[in-house]
Amino acid sequence: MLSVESLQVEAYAKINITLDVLHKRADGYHEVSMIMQAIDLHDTVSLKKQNGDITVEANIPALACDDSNLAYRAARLVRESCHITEGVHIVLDKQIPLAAGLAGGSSNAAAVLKGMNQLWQLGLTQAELEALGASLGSDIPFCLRGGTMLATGRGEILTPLPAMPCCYVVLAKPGICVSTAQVYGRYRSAEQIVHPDTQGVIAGLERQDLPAVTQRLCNVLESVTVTEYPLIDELKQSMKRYGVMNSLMSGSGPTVFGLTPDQEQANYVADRLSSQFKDKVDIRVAKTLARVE
Ligand SMILES: C[C@@](CO)(OP(=O)(O)O)[C@H](O)COP(=O)(O)OP(=O)(O)OC[C@H]1O[C@@H](n2ccc(N)nc2=O)[C@H](O)[C@@H]1O
Ligand SMILES: Nc1ncnc2c1ncn2[C@@H]1O[C@H](COP(=O)(O)OP(=O)(O)O)[C@@H](O)[C@H]1O
Repeated sequence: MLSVESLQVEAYAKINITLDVLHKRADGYHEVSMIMQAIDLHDTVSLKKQNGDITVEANIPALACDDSNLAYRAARLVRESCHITEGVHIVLDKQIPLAAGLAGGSSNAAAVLKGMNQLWQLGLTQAELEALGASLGSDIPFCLRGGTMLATGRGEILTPLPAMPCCYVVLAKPGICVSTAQVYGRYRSAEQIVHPDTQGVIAGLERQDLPAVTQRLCNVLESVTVTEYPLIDELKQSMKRYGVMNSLMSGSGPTVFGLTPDQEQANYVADRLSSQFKDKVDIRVAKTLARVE
């Protein structure tokens, strides 16, 4: 059999339909309960076997390609745990905005784990890939699965949910940087914080009732970021005014997304946001993505 020397993997972004923080754990992480959804916005990760070491290059100069890059770290982990002696050259064609709450880095790591498993025919099972992924980052197991999932624990325990009814996702990423660790660190449970109705969303997914799902978009981490960056709330309100069903901040932010079943409406909202916020905000339109088996 001819051995394959290189391949490409698409690395999809995610949004959080709900995000609840239950409590802080002894290991420093927070116990969460969140509904995660893959979207078709993606980076392309190319892998090529090479003699020597692991090397990474990317189309964005701002992204470090050394051993802080999650793609590099995923390759090193597979190499060490599977005793691979060859190296790999990784090219990241980044389309997912950086540090956005869209799991861009995590999806790259997931793509490297999957890709190296295929390239070297390692025979790692889905559960083994997810365990390797979880050791690098809480969102990586989800990125290895995609579709619509309930994520619990620190985000790595996944329960498949009925697929989200297909809809368009308007994404607005303000030019501000937030650190996931800082956002979790600043989160304080308080009586006035509205928590997601996770079971209500799941019931809506079971009935394929998009309004029941969108009415219940809720992310407790907004209580941290909106206070510091009022632009996040301005984006949410503008999206609703221009006609999305509802809007929310994804993950630890700062990206805001709005959902609509209508592609023309999504493009209209994106155009209006671009005129209103100009270069202060990076605007995209994507689509929800069902799980690929
Ligand atoms: C908030 C979420 C929601 O999907 O996404 P992003 O905003 O990063 O996309 C995730 O929970 C982010 O997951 P991920 O980005 O993989 O985080 P990790 O690398 O595991 O952790 C980064 C840091 O965030 C904090 N952290 C993360 C997850 C968690 N359940 N509790 C935490 O307290 C910890 O301080 C940790 O050191
Ligand atoms: N391959 C990668 N792509 C994007 N970001 C990366 C990558 N590797 C490491 N990072 C770092 O991970 C951090 C989180 O980025 P990212 O995963 O895109 O966002 P988030 O965790 O908010 O969804 C950023 O500070 C970024 O520099």
